[in-house]
Amino acid sequence: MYQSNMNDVLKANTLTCEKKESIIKTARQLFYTYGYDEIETAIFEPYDLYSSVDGMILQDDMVKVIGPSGKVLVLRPDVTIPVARLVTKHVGHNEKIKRYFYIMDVFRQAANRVLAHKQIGVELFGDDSTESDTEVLALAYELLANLPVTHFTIEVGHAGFVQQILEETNLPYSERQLLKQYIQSKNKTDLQTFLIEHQVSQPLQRVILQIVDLYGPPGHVIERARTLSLNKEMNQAIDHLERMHQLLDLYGMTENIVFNLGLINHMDYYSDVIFQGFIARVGEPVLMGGRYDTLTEKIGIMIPAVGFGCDIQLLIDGLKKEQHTINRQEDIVIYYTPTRIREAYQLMRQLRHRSKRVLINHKEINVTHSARAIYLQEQHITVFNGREKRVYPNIDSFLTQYQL
Ligand SMILES: N[C@@H](Cc1c[nH]c[nH+]1)C(=O)O
Repeated sequence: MYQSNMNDVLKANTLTCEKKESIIKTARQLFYTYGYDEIETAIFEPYDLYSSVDGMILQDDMVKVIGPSGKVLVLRPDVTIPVARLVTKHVGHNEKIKRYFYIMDVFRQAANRVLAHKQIGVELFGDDSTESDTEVLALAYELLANLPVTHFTIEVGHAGFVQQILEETNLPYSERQLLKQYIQSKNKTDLQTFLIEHQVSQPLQRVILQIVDLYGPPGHVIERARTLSLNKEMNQAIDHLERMHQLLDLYGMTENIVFNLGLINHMDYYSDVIFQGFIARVGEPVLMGGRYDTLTEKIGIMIPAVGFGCDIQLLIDGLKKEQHTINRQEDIVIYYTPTRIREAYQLMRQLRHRSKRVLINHKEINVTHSARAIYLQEQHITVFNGREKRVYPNIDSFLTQYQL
């Protein structure tokens, strides 16, 4: 019993690794076709990078360590910030667009546990156009579409739209953060109590309560949002989203898109469009992203930037059950009588060079244990494939005649 449980644990572990690899392979291939290059940053980073800028990552969430010179370091708590820092340090204002992707671990701590999440993501620097926003959103869309998940949705919102409303309330920063949480959770009762308690004006209360319902098919949401818009900036945000939707149509990617103007990302650095990706069977966003033009200014020089990050473990959790058998080859097991040991090793090397999974069995000759086996006997070789059995005079004839 214990033995079989152990086996299940080991099998599940291997399977997770295979799924991770397969997701990474899909992502790499996709990012390549969009013209993105891979980038990597250090695991240990100066604590100051994160503590010096307001509203980035909560100090308590970061995993801190003391470096050799006594300096406080953190384990990379986010990827966007260090990638943006690297890029802003090495490019000028007027350089051409830079496109990067990454596969990196992110470390956070919560409830006295250190959590490491592998993230795949992209960042596009040096272009503030709607076309760039749409390119990154399309990439996120195609990534989810290329994975074996039953269903996915991408919710698109606008940080600037929500920000404008928050500013209209004139509440202090900490209260605005709270208000954001209420909008995000879409709990109208709590939201209303909060607005009344904080003496937000009646007309503004009405707008905020309706924002929560600005969710659904893009055309419909845009139409309703226009009736709620309070100023020029909010109108521009709506125009921007409308144009993105038109461009997404050119990509052929509108089907799984939902607009959600009450959408709020957990990172505070977004300035314009934001989005979150959801897949069936996973109760939280697997992907988050958006435009963060003001962040680059805080940590280097002002370069417009947009990107997204995707949590690989969450993706794995949502992969279809039938995906459990990832295209894995059956092992080929080579058996040999002692006099043919040299040829057995030679054959093993030849097959591995042809990318076959090959094991060599030195212990016992029991071909019935393997679905695919090659037995090097004194006078000939016998090849077993399931129920099929064929005999060849030598290795060369086998290699030329047999379709492996
Ligand atoms: N770094 C963000 C995702 C992101 C990448 N680029 C822009 N946003 C996160 O962890 O949620």
